[in-house]
Amino acid sequence: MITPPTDERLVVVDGVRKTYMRGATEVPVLHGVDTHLNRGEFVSLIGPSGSGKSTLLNLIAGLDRPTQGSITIDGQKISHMDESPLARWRSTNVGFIFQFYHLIPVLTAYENVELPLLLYNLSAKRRREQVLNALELVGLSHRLTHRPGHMSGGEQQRVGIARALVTDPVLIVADEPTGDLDGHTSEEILDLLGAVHEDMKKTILLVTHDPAAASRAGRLIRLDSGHIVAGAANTLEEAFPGWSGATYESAH
Ligand SMILES: Nc1ncnc2c1ncn2[C@@H]1O[C@H](COP(=O)(O)OP(=O)(O)OP(=O)(O)O)[C@@H](O)[C@H]1O
Repeated sequence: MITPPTDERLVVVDGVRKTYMRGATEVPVLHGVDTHLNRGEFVSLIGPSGSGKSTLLNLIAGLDRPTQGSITIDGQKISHMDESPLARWRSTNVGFIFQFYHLIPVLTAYENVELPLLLYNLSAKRRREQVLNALELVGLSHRLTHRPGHMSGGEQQRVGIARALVTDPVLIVADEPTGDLDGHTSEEILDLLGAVHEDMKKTILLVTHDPAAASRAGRLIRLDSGHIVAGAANTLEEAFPGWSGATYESAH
């Protein structure tokens, strides 16, 4: 596929194949994926269990490299970077939100959010401003000294979102961010992600099984057995038959 060099495209995935090795056995997972994310887009990556969603998310976030093909983010071909420049690139360009939060239990909310900034050469004052700002954005200014074990799941995920935002990354990736939360708390977290997209103009890639979460995105990318599902079948109604939630308007 020839990808037009348009600045509108923040993420370009071109002919990506991913094969894992299980012992001596090859496990092909992605079979030539071509896709993109526009700047400022909120995209949901959906598909059956085992279809390769987390694999693709991890490749786009620079946590792993494709077996074949290329991934370009904001003009940088990350698929061909060596491990240590890739780690540096990741820490400045991508904010991660995980299903089980991945907070450090012995650190306070403030310290968890501060962690990614310790890699930067910032003054203590500037660092403090950024941490307080991120925690305020997620509505947790009153929980600065709480440790994860003393916070609810929803509060912990808010800390996770503040940590993802604190470095002001170009791309936010979220892998099942509401998978461990009850319905009401999920809605609150999805509202917060929506605000991160609308108000902060962040580009978000959200992996989810949940149609209510997927419906918050402007566009769906649907995977099936390591292939992108094309065109008309790429809708909430097709992906989640019988789902009767909010009306989904495709932004293709
Ligand atoms: N590190 C690995 N080594 C070997 N196989 C792997 C590895 N990571 C993932 N796989 C396999 O790749 C396939 C796709 O996994 P992946 O986690 O990307 O799917 P998914 O669509 O995110 O699934 P789910 O919705 O269940 O999380 C699965 O068959 C999985 O077992």
